[in-house]
Amino acid sequence: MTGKKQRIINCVSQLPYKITLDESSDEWIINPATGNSALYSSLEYLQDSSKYEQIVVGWTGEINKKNITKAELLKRQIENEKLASSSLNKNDSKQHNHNENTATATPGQDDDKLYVTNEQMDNLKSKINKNYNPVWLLRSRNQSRWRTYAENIIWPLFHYILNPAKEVNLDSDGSDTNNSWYDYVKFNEAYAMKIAEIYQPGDIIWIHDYYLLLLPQLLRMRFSSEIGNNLTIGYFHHAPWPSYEYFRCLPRRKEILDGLVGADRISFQNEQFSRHFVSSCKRLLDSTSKKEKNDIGKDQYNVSVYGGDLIVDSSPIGVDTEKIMSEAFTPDVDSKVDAIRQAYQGKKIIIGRDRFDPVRGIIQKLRAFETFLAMYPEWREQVVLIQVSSPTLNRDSPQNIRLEQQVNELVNSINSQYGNLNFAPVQHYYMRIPKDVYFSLLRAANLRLITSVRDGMNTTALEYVTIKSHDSNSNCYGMPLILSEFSGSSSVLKDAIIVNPWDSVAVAKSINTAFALTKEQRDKIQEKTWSEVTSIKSWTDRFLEKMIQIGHQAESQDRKKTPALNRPVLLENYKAADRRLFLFDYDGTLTPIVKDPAAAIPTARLYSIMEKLSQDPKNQIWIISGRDQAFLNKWWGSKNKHIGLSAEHGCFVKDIGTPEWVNLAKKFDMSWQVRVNEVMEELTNKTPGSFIERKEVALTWHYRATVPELGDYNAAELKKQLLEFTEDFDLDVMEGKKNIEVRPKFGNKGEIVKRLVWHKYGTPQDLLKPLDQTLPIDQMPDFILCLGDDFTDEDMFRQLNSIETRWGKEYNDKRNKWGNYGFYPVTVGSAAKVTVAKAHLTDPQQVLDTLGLLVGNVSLFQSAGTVDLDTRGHVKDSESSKKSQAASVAYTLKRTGSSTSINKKG
Ligand SMILES: O=P(O)(O)OC[C@H]1O[C@H](O[C@H]2O[C@H](CO)[C@@H](O)[C@H](O)[C@H]2O)[C@H](O)[C@@H](O)[C@@H]1O
Ligand SMILES: [Mg+2]
Repeated sequence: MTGKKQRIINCVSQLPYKITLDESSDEWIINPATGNSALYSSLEYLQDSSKYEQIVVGWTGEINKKNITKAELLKRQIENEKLASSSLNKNDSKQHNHNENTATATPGQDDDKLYVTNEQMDNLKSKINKNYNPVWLLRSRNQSRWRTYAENIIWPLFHYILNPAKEVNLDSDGSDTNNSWYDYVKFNEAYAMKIAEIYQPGDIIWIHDYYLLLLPQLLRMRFSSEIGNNLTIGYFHHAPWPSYEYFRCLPRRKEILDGLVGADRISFQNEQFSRHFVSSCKRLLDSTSKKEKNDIGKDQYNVSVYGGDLIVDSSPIGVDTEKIMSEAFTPDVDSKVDAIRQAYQGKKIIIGRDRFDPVRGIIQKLRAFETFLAMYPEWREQVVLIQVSSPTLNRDSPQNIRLEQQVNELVNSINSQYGNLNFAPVQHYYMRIPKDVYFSLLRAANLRLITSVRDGMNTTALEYVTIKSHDSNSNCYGMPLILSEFSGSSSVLKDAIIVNPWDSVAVAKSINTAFALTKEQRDKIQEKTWSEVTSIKSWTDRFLEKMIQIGHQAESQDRKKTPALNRPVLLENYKAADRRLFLFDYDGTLTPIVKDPAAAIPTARLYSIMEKLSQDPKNQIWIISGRDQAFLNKWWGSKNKHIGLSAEHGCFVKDIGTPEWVNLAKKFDMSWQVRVNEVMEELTNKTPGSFIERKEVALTWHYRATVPELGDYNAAELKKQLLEFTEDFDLDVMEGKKNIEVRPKFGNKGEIVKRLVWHKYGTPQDLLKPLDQTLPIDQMPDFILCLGDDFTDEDMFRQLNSIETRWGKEYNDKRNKWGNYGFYPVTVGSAAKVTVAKAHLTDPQQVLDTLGLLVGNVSLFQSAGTVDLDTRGHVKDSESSKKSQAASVAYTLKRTGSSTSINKKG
């Protein structure tokens, strides 16, 4: 490749470091993080790439502290306390946002609290790879809180565990879960902020794994619509994606899908996971999908989320085969292999190495081994199982403590039954081991046994096959692998010995079979499995090549994605405005689409929100619908006098505060109705389940309840027949949502909107009077939220866009602080819907959440939106942000003894 390198913004849940702050020297100690080796080697590979320029964004992880004496700590605390309290207005400290209540940054309150100055932040940045951008989340005493939702709610469920891995104490209102969800949203928002700082047009954003499920959509919200539309976002899911029956148990299932479908491509470890994901989208988001085979013969779905476009596929991750080979075959590892062989001379060695958690199937492995020794007495004292279990961060969770007890019991039982004073057939090591020891175990193994009951890939299987591909003086080549069918790697290593870990007899038999394989048989299997291992380089290249292709396709097709409505900005603008106009479509916007039009009635929640909105004297509310007067009167006119109504797509209007309807179609000849009715009746007779809705002016033929293919076919037929004569009557034949509607051309929803905007705000309407387009801008609305789902609502959006353009010329100096006039034309539906609206909300549920946000019924984080964070990870301008900044200043002063080094950042 010549010229400029393609920039990749690679987002990982944590930078590949373990970071410690040595408080006595103020120095950072940086060590490589453990785990995630495949992902981290992909980062390493990209770092040296000649084709790509990689920018990594990741959380610092929990920052450890080291080496400060108690006396020094106390001294610092006292001094810092004095400085911090003098830097703050004490009265402010009472105004705590409840979401920030754990975020106090006043030094001295807690030994565990971490203080990081701006200089230290800069210092860290200079010590790590220059392209690595830390996401700072310093606002908590408990740094692990950022993991809670991902690790205790999402992770277990994605591994088919319905009980949370860590028991949480729920208040009666579920506030613990709410708090951890809030943290999860904030975690994702912190990334969106950081990316917004570094993004350049043309960048590809690559997001990894379940900590960042909301990030794709948050990014589209964070950027202006022009940039937001053109972002190219890929997401790779490293964990399993469960079947819909499990996924649906997640309380925030819909928010999570909404977050994720902001990506252009979502990729999984295997086809099964991608199928599960597509099925969840179908059931929860009402998406449709088209399956095809991609260029490597794998299933690829073109998913239409509310009619949108998104690619869902699978691209199983690989391992850094070259690095593994170079690290596993060194003289040092050679001698370790010899030592292991020596220790178990004459015995077959089975190696197990897993994270110590319930899904890795350690219990199943021990049971199978026990069964093996019981079934095949000839192997007793001839085989050793060396099981290394690495502790997880959840080591002290009740589940893991229980697991530890069970494992210990099983190990003791096997060793007492089949061992003797000189030999224990199970050697269990509950510890982390260094890489060279791990490699020496893999090399020494006669068999590798992986019995996980659920995992995304299990790259250790790939590492084993890699190591066994090399012949060496330690007879390492081609020793077999027994692999659980529930491990993600079983869909890649199809030629390994695949077992059901729950069937201990079958696993026992497989162990026996594996030991009985001849060298020729083993070599053959090895040749095949080795050919199935992907290197991390080709995995990375393949993923990115496809993303580049997606980016180009988007450009060439001029495919625009409508960004999600930026609700925090909407809220701010709403609060700042004095003359607010709300223009709501009804069906599909305020209520979900249902089979029977008569059943689409307002919910109590909708009434209560509309009541609150309409009681605010700064608000004018209008429902502009295709429904007739009778329907709108029954459900709105008779319930809330403060709402203006427009029926039949602008044919009738009822002003706010009056029961009278004005008929704008009065002068129109209605003789066409007879003919249209005849044609519609004829098609109704041919289409069981269809019916005609007869309104005062318009006629609507509904076919939602018909056999879909017949309904679609006859709808096309009806349209064809109608178009043969409706032109003569100046009629529009419109395709709605499973309906065909005929109405006069003269008016539309856009005409009503025009009238409502060019009108002295808050005064009664005289609908028969011509428009006064000389009105000064400060007599017209300064905030307009217009929501609609249908094609007919595009007239409203178009009208608002054209008024905005006109005002841009005439009132350029009257823009608000966001540089516009407070117009929000918002379509209800997918991001990819063809629309002239500036933003989208996915469905009526989101509409209600958004309106709820304006009237204070829903808090921002429940609704999920972007908020601004400072560089330290606090909500910008919040109490905790100020405190943290003050604490940082205090700490800097204390350290330097001068005010000159205070960095103004943050
Ligand atoms: O402008 P709107 O307020 O969105 O009204 C448009 C049409 O909505 C109704 O039909 C649609 O919604 C029904 C209820 O969910 C559904 O059963 C039907 O299939 C949809 O087409 C209404 O019946 C029409 O009169 C409106 O013109
Ligand atoms: Mg509608």
